[in-house]
Amino acid sequence: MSGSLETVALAGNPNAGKTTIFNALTGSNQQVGNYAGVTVERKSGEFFTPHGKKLRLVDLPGCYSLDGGSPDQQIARKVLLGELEGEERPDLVVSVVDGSALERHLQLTLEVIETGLPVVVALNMVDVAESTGIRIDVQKLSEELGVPVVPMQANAGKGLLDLKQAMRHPFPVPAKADWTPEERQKRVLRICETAARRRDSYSATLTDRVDAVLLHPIFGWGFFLAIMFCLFWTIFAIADIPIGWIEGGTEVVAEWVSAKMPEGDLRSLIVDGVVNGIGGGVLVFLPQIVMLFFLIGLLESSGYMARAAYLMDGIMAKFRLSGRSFLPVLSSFACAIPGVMATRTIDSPKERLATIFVAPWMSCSARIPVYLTLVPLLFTDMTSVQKTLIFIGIYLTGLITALIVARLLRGRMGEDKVPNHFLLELPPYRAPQWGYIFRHVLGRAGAFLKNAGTIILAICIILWALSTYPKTDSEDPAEVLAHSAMGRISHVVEPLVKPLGFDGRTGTAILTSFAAREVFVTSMTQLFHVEESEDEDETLTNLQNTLSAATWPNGDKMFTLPALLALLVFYIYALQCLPTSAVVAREAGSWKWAAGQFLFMSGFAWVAAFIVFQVTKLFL
Ligand SMILES: Nc1nc2c(ncn2[C@@H]2O[C@H](COP(=O)(O)OP(=O)(O)OP(=O)(O)O)[C@@H](O)[C@H]2O)c(=O)[nH]1
Ligand SMILES: [Mg+2]
Repeated sequence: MSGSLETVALAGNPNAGKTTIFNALTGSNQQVGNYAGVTVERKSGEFFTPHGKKLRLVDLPGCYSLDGGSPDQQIARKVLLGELEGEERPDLVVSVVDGSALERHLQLTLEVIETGLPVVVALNMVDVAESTGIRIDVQKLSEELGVPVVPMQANAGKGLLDLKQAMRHPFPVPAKADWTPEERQKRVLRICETAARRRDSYSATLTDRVDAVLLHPIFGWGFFLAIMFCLFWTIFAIADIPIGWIEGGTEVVAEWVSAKMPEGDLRSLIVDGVVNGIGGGVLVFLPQIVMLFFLIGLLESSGYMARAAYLMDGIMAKFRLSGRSFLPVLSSFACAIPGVMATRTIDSPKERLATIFVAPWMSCSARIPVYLTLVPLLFTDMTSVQKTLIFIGIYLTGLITALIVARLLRGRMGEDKVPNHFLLELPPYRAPQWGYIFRHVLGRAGAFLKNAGTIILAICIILWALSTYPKTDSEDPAEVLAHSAMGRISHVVEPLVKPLGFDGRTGTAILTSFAAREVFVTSMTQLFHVEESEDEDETLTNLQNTLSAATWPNGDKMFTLPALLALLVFYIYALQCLPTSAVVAREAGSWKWAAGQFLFMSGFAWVAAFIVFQVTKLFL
């Protein structure tokens, strides 16, 4: 018991629907996804029984057996045996099983029953079982197992009330048993024979037929690449419309403030520092980020992500990683933090460390604003298709480097004692859980806005102050900036970034984005002193115009193709995210590891940008 509340734990194989039940009972919005290993931490919430009794519910990561190897799976065992610090042993366990895969799932149910805790079986996914021609005799199953069995379809909210009822009347606990895995297996087979029947005429399911194409060695890859292309293309093609609104809105607000306030520092702070910093530098990127999360949610929820991992398994193996590393790597494209957390599903500690080390090289959503600002400067008059291809190139650069470094790292780490058998289950295709996806995307957008309203706002104000003070009498914006603190910093930074093709101002913008990458655009806007235009040219295009017109003191063009490429490469490789380092330190269990990763990645970024600039300069 925790406090005075009785605790119920949800245990079961991965992808059985535990979190779906958890969300339905507690009204939470924990992550669900149609692949194994979504939940990697225990989460708790509260709910009421029909009689008004308050209970505490704990959602556990999925596991195949109570003596599983990877860190997320050990949590389940520890909680059920009462060995986890800070978590008392639950009073009741709900064993969640997938009714369409009883033979696999009941193994764990038997193990859970053997722990001697009262158990209720949630026989989930009865809809899937039905559609694949499996009939389950709930009464018989309950008799054989000696615990209550409740048929459910959690994603449709069916069976929740019955589950609550059953929790009130668990059967008396059977005598403690200790079976060998073989004995358990035999028993499961016998139970399935008596309690479950498959229609004789078993025909290939829709999932089987679709998989024949999507997992095909040639068509499968073709489809995968097509999906990736569509993903990025949509981000460019559709997001333009809402971006226009945000840019327009920012301008209206800026003009309104300018008209209402007398000229002076305060007006400059609000217009240049806050409105344009947040609106033009951060908010304009919201539509693209929302879109990306929505599309990824769709792929996860439908079951396609697990197929992508399956396809990638062979490639990952060449780099001494398994398909298990693919999902963490994939989540890192949204944000490295959940990606690093998701490595908990990897059994092998060495593979896990290698994956943690390279995960931040996936281009996360915080880099999108930087790319969106720089890519259009590369060539004039690009179509969305060309931009999409460049974007894919940027993402691939990060991914391929990560794989190579992981390979080298694994080579140095030596052999692993833990055999890492890749046990990726392919879930059936499912209709996306729209409600969940929308809530998830809203949550992401909310987090992004909160970030914009707090940390980034603070940085914008600091940046504004640094570029405004100390003041001079000069009217020339360039002189004002040179005299300001920012101008002086940029003077100091210049020698460090000159070999990469940047001047001190770009160097300072890079420096500020070590606080948060999104700040880059705002910093550049202030450092290159983009005038708020009178005509309808928006801030972003304006920044792009200014940058493409910027010159060195001797009149040479500043943002040449080599310099832009070097800048892009720097942002692909640099680890500019303190929260990621903190999570890495926690997950890898050492600050040294996190610090080493930071130094290595930033050093790598500098060297890579240096090489790109110096080499491309020779040819372009
Ligand atoms: N058809 C059907 N789908 C379901 C049912 N319950 C859950 N799902 C889907 O099954 C998938 C997995 O659900 P989750 O709740 O994330 O599973 P989990 O057991 O928490 O998985 P892990 O966290 O990986 O251990 C999701 O796509 C759900 O929408 C059900 O009764 N029927
Ligand atoms: Mg879960």
